[in-house]
Amino acid sequence: MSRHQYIRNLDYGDAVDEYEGYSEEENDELSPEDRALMNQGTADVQAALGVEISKVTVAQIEEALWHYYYDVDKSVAYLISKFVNPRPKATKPAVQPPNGKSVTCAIDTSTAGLPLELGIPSHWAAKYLDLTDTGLPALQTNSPNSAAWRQSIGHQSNTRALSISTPVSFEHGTWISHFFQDMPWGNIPKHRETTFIAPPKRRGGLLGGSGMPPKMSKLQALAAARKKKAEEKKAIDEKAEQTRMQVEDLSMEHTPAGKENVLMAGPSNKRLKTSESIAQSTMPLLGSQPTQPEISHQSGVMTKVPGEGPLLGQGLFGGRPGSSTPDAPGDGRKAIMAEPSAFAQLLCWNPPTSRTSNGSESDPLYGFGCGYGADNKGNPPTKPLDPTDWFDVRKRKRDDSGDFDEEVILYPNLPQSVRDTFAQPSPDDVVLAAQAKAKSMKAGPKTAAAQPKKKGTASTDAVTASVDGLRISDAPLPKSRNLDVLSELEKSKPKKSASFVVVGHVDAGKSTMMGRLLLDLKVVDQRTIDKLQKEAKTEGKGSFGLAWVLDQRPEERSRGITMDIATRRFETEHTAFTILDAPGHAEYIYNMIAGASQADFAILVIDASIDAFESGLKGQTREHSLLIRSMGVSRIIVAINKLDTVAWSQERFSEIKDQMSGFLSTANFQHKNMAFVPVSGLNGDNLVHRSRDPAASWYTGPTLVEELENSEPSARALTKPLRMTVFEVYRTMQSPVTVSGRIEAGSVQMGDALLVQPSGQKAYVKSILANEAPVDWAVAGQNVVLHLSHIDPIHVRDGDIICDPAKPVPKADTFKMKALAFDILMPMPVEVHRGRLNQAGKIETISALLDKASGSVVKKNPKIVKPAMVARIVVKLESQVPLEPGQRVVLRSGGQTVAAGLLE
Ligand SMILES: Nc1nc2c(ncn2[C@@H]2O[C@H](COP(=O)(O)OP(=O)(O)OP(=O)(O)O)[C@@H](O)[C@H]2O)c(=O)[nH]1
Repeated sequence: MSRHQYIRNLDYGDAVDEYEGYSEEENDELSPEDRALMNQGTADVQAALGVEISKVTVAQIEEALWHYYYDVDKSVAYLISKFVNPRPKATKPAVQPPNGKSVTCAIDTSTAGLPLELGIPSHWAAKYLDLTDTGLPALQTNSPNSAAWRQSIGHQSNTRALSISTPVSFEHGTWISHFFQDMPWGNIPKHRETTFIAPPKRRGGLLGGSGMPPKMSKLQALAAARKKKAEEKKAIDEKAEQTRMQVEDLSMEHTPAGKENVLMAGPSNKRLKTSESIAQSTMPLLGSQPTQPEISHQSGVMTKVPGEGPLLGQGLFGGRPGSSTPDAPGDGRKAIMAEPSAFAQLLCWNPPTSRTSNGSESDPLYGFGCGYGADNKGNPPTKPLDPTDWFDVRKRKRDDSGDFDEEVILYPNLPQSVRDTFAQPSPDDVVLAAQAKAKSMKAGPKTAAAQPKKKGTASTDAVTASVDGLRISDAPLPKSRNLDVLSELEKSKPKKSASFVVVGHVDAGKSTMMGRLLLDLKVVDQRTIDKLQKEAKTEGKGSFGLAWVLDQRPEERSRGITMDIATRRFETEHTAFTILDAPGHAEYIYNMIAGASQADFAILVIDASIDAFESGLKGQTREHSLLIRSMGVSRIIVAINKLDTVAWSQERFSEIKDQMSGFLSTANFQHKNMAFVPVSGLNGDNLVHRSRDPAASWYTGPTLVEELENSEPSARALTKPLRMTVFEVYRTMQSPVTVSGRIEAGSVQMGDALLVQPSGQKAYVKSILANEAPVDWAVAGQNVVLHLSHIDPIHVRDGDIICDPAKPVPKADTFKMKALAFDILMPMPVEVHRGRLNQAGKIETISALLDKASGSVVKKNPKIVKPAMVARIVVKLESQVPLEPGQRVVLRSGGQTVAAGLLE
């Protein structure tokens, strides 16, 4: 068996035994077993290479063997393609028949031999190459024999045409499909092959939520308004700066003497200095002066050309380019000008102190006078403006002491539409005023009165106060009843609650079984099932009607698979159960991990039909079992399903039971924590009611529900600080931030302050739902829905941890863990899964190999960790996440689970 196959087929128990006592060697990184395999492999490769051995060094052979886990054929194929007959880079393959066609290849057996030349393992060559008419001896299926075969035919130049009589894919001299045929995961039926689907939108949670995007909060609206304002201001500043540059280009300092270099600045015809306000210099750009002379720009000199049109003729602030006035100069040319926008008119307005046409100073209070003395039609004023040119807006404002002040703002006599626009308080003003009001109310009249009134800074202070008092919600904090939750729990003696995850290979019948269970327990009525079955039939998925009780998404229904965890509740006499139906498809394993992280125990569903159990054992039956165990689930009920398809064969049941109990005990499940129930999920046999099928009469043990009742939920960490992993965030009528999840430790009650990590934002518990009913408090082990207040939805995401603000879960981007390796581990990129949280990271260092039983260090700083070994590793994440010792994480790489374990 190759090292690769050996690792894949590794039995955990054996592996641990085998690797125990692994000694540390000073100068050789290989273990004695590896060294022996390496020496044997090197000799085999050298024999296989024959005369070509001179082209390859021992180091290269060893490297190839190490890389290919001592697979001699693969190593030889690699060495030939790399060093003996390196393929010219851009050459196209000589033969590229499509899959499924016979092909004839000319093979030169004089050098490397047939299987090597083809780059395929000899056992495949032996199986699929038709050598009958070639006169060549038959090929054997192992590598030494393939070398012997080459020797037996001699290294003569002997080019032959060979017929390959099996469907193959032949590309670049490498066989693709059959090369991987012994690997079950390569053997996915066409209709089950992975297709990309968009990341699923979260369902509305346990209570159902809306798929609509959440409404903007006040804070978001305020932030958006501010951002918009800042962008507008930036655009204006940029334009003003551009203009200033243009004006500076036209510097008068370089003006040759004798030329009249004038920039007309309003009716005063006063020469402007470039140092004067930008607004002044840009004034003509507003197109408000029909008689403005055009400036010609010659050799950096700006000159007035009498009788010409306005300077640029285009309003800086929204004037329409190219529009001309009817009263343009009568020289036959049209003055190009535009009407100023409302904003420009307002911006360039001089307050009363400078509203005469003689160009007096602007009022510093308002700060944006720009010499504008024109009327709103763009004509320059020729006389002092009339008081009717102005109107005032009076605003009542609270000052620092809480008294009302009246602020009078004068606006120029702009068109009514402009006046209307600016006469109303802006949305920002409304929000700021409300916040200021809330703050002053909270501070109380005494505090407000105690504040000294600072004249002249009132408006600034008001804004500062408003910003200081910025809150997500002006609503009062939820009231806490300050209950002693543990004694309340003691008093109430609630029904036992437990969650179980339903796992197993794809199509094992998990969802169907849970649909049937809910029907038989009367949680779902027959009419609903009939309706679902009818719908399923219409969509050509007739057998999935029961599964659709849990698989509710359109993609799940159209593909006939579960994609995300589906939760449903039911109660038996003693226990309130939460079902976590996990996807079986390898593509959605991260959702299965999230489900398993919430479970007290598991139902492992196995398809008993012919071949299905066997392929499941190589697939998700195996992976899910290992995962749930590493995630702390110790009780497992194995539902051997679809026994109706094997006529309720007791033999088949026993065969599967024996194999599974062996495997599960190597995966560290104790026999007392395993149960096996023969069922038919489709027909409901032995789920809630005992099977009535006479063929199933041999089984007299408990039904699935009875086994569930017999399962003790894991111990609850009631006295520890609150920890709840957010399973889903959604919006409800009660709160825009509603979270569902399982309380892992501690307790929570209405009115409690909480901390959300990693955002570090505080929130308050407005109300709680447990088992779909409103409650005042909840404790570890319960699946709950919390309606939060005083927090913005942007600060809460799936996978976050809600904790006690006094004892928060720390954040970190590096952690040390004790990992059980499922595959070879080395410093490499990994995905870290903790509950709903997925985070990219890498194994940074492997500090030590540990003894599986005692946890003591067996070897320091190993280069790799082999499957089934336990090691202490350091993982670095891309960003900080809430992490603390005792949490269980799963590491995945390249679509495979490579390790799982506990944070230290
Ligand atoms: N004959 C028979 N068919 C069953 C039984 N249970 C499930 N099936 C069929 O098996 C197919 C797959 O069932 P599902 O319930 O979707 O399987 P699943 O394990 O939930 O699938 P994933 O969640 O996608 O992994 C459906 O066609 C079911 O009708 C059973 O007890 N007997």
